[in-house]
Amino acid sequence: MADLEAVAAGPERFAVLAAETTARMLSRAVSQRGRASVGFSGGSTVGPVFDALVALATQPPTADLYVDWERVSVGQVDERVVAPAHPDRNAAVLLTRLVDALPVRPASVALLPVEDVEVTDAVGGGRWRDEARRRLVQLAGAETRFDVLQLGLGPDGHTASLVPGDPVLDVVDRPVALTGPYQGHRRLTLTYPVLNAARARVWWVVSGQDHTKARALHSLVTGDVSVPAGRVERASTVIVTDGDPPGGSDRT
Ligand SMILES: O=C(O)[C@H](O)[C@@H](O)[C@H](O)[C@H](O)COP(=O)(O)O
Repeated sequence: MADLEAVAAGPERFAVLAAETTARMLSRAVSQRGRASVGFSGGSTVGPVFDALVALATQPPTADLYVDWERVSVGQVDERVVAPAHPDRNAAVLLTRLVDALPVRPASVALLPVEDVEVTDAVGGGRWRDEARRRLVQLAGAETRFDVLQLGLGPDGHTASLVPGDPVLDVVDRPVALTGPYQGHRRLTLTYPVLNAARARVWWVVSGQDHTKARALHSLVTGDVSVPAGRVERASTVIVTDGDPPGGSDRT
């Protein structure tokens, strides 16, 4: 099994290391294909890394870290089914702390269409389903194959909104699925086929002083398929953490 790489930085350097790791992936994709597509997760970890990506873009670029953001398409890994102004909406942080601060073209941004979800919709979809596919194709082509997907990790081992026990874990015939309620909201999430088809994946994992994610991180690193994160493709995958290297190589 191709193994994933783990890099670790102390809490003070985590955001910069995560940003550099991601920028390197995007820079490589643009160099190779002339364009790049990236999907970002939500949660509390991403904001500081978005800030570090913006800071990186304002510094004199070293070749391997330079990202031509005008050639980058930006999408979401998952989104809560809430109103646009709701504080739990992932898109708000993505737009204000990354997209609006970089020369990303507006036509190159496609959010998950949570506004099209009806209360009665099932996992399989409603009118949001076709719109979600259309937006993914716009971002990542007919194969909905992203160049880079940024993933987070929950203490229960979830990633994206692929949460333990939810039927979305078994959806393999479409790129987006609708979860049941989780922490108060239903969510639209990319499914395993899209996560695993991406040309590269980068995990941003902050476990904090209390190591709340240590167990989930161990499951991820060891490929423990009993947790959702353990089922994600490991090749072309880098885990960036704020703590001790989770049983892997480390470079800080
Ligand atoms: O919408 C979401 O909730 C995220 O996509 C989710 O997968 C997140 O990345 C992890 O739960 C980590 O969240 P934190 O960064 O807040 O720890």
